[in-house]
Amino acid sequence: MVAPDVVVWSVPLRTRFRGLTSRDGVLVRGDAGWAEFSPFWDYDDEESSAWWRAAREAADLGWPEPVRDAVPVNVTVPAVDAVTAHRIVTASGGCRTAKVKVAERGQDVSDEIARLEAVRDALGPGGAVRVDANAAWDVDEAVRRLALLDRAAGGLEYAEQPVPGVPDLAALRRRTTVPIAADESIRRAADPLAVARAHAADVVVLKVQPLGGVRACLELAERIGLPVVVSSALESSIGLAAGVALAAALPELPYACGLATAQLLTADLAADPLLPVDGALPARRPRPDPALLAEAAAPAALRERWEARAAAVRLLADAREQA
Ligand SMILES: O=C(O)CCC(=O)C1=CC=C[C@@H](O)[C@@H]1C(=O)O
Ligand SMILES: [Mg+2]
Repeated sequence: MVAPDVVVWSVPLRTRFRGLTSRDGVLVRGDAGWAEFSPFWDYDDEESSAWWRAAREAADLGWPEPVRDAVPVNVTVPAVDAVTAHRIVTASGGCRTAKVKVAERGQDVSDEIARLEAVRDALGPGGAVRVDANAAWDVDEAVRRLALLDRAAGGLEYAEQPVPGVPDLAALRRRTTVPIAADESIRRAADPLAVARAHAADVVVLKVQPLGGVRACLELAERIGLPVVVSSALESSIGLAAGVALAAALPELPYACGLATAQLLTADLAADPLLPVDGALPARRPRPDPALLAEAAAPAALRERWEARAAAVRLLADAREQA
């Protein structure tokens, strides 16, 4: 039986995103409050130890003081049809930037062009549009695709991880006028600084859990010396609060952050979820609501999977700390 300070939850997504139809994870409690540990299931225990460190930082330490009391956020548009994309943007709570998923399996460029045209129509000419291909293309395909999507979007702010590796990002960057953001090459890399050394990106995406916590992200932002944007790992509002804390503590915040993803969940774990108003989120830390936790309680099999995972990752993280 797990200590009462550990709660396993599962919430359906509004629409398929990242191949998921629901999001599940664990809330843990410490002296500083409740925190979220929710590595995606394709992360092994080794990679998940960074997620665990982020959760323990939030639970035991809390976060650094903010330098701003609200952060601008982008709306996240999954690989949906044009009408749905338009509705998501208009219902976003005033977001002036939209990140649009592209390179979805089973779709083609005509789906993406229609989605981007609808997003641009919903945002108007003053909005910013970015795309995320999650490393799906090779360099030649990315050069071709970005030219088409840049036109369809009425200009792209940047393209996130269009190709897999750092050398490919660097090669693509020399062949396109669309600014490039590195995401997977940062959060799943042994050495994120390789992106800067290779001049492989214009923007660096920071995700608190995969990168080991708010303080680890602040240090990486200082060392990497490139403009940064904060993005979520699809957490509940309990976990999103860490991303907001990072965005609120960064010295510079040149881009709207991918922290409006509570909109992708059909329910939340806080009675006052982090949802955008006038395109921004306040720097605050929602607390879990007992009734919502009960509604989101994971079925026994999933609870046991998470209990085993958390125990294994905790052991690994503790061993690394003592090493
Ligand atoms: O950045 C955003 O707009 C929202 C977060 C987001 O897009 C993602 C969260 C987690 C994993 C991925 O699915 C995706 C990403 O690649 O950034
Ligand atoms: Mg991304």
